[in-house]
Amino acid sequence: MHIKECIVSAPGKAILHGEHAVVHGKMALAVSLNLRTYLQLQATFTSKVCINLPNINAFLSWDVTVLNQLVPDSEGEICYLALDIELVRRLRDFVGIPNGALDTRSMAILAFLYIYISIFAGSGELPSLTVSVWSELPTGAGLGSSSAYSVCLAAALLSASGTIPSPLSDQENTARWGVAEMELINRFAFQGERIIHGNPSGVDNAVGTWGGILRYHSGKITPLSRVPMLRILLTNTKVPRSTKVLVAGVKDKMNKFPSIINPVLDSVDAISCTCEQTLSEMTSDSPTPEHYDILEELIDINQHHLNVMGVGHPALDNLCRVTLARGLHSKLTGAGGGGCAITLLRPETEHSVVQNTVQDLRECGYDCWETRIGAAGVQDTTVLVPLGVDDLSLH
Ligand SMILES: Nc1ncnc2c1ncn2[C@@H]1O[C@H](COP(=O)(O)OP(=O)(O)OP(=O)(O)O)[C@@H](O)[C@H]1O
Ligand SMILES: C[C@@](O)(CCO)CC(=O)[O-]
Ligand SMILES: [Mg+2]
Repeated sequence: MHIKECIVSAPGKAILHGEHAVVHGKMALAVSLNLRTYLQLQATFTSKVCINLPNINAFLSWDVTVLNQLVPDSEGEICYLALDIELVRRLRDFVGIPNGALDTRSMAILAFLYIYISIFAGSGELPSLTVSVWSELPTGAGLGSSSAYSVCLAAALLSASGTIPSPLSDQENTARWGVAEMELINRFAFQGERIIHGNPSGVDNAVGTWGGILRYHSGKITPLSRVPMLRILLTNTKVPRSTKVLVAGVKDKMNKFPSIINPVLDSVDAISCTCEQTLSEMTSDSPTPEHYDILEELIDINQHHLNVMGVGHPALDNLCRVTLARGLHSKLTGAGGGGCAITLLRPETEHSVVQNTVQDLRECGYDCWETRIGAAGVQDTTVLVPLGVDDLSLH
């Protein structure tokens, strides 16, 4: 079977407001980051499927003939609107992953095999290929590493199978797909997120696919076309955590104390709405110090709410204290429980204040850097060879 080789990339994300609440039907505001995951897909004649995941130190291969036995009997197309639980079970047995195992390698391998088999099941024959993934994103830190990974897998495998055509090139030698192809990529990526997360809202894979700044509400994606250029400091506390465990923890709290937790989620929804409204006012009028005062207060209130939901961490509390001592406001971003936080920088925030804050945070043992938001969504970067991808094909 002939397959098309490609190199694709997708961005990570930061959630401004609405993490966790968005899983329960509330609104979230999310932005793409200038940190990306890259995937190189090579056709081979070895009758093997190989996956190289250097970020998580996983290098595996399987015989295509063995994988063929896992393809569901119907041989029809697997529905990409819902997760095929029976296929997930079969893949778990095949790779030897016990039910409930949450380790990094198991989740990444399951997501790859699931998307690979579901995309090629209908073609009657699984192809032999090598997939190598390399990322600028920290893994499992709240910046959407799982969604960037799932979006890359979906885009590359759909493109290799010919299910989506080659995208059109722009002047920057990158290429983006049309709306119908992006929707398909997003749907398959969502299945990858379901395997890694358990019960994702879909906001992360939407940002990985579409890029930019998005409003996300119950599956409805609305790109915000006019937003002020926000300056954001990203800090990684380096405290490891699992999105799946944290999302399940919030659900447990909701079940235990619905009358206490539901109003908190409603309040987070109102914070996201107020933030959206403020951002829109900042673009129609000029941004004023009062607008930034509101954005800062929303950040503080939401951080308290996230602590109430049980997804805070002492390292995040410390980070908020350290930045506030310099007059800057922070909240966790993503699933919390450690991982990353965002700090809003005001236009008038002096360079020395930023430098000193970064220094303070680094002294706490955290990684800290200023980021650019609103990067492009999934792209075919076959014509550009990103740093590091050459090395991956050596494994
Ligand atoms: N570069 C990568 N290579 C292989 N697997 C990856 C890579 N990046 C992420 N993953 C998979 O995604 C998992 C991390 O997902 P998780 O959702 O817990 O964190 P995150 O996506 O970084 O944070 P958040 O969901 O809060 O934004 C890893 O355990 C691994 O299975
Ligand atoms: C915690 C969460 O809201 C955001 C993770 O980046 C989970 C999700 O929306 O799937
Ligand atoms: Mg994730």
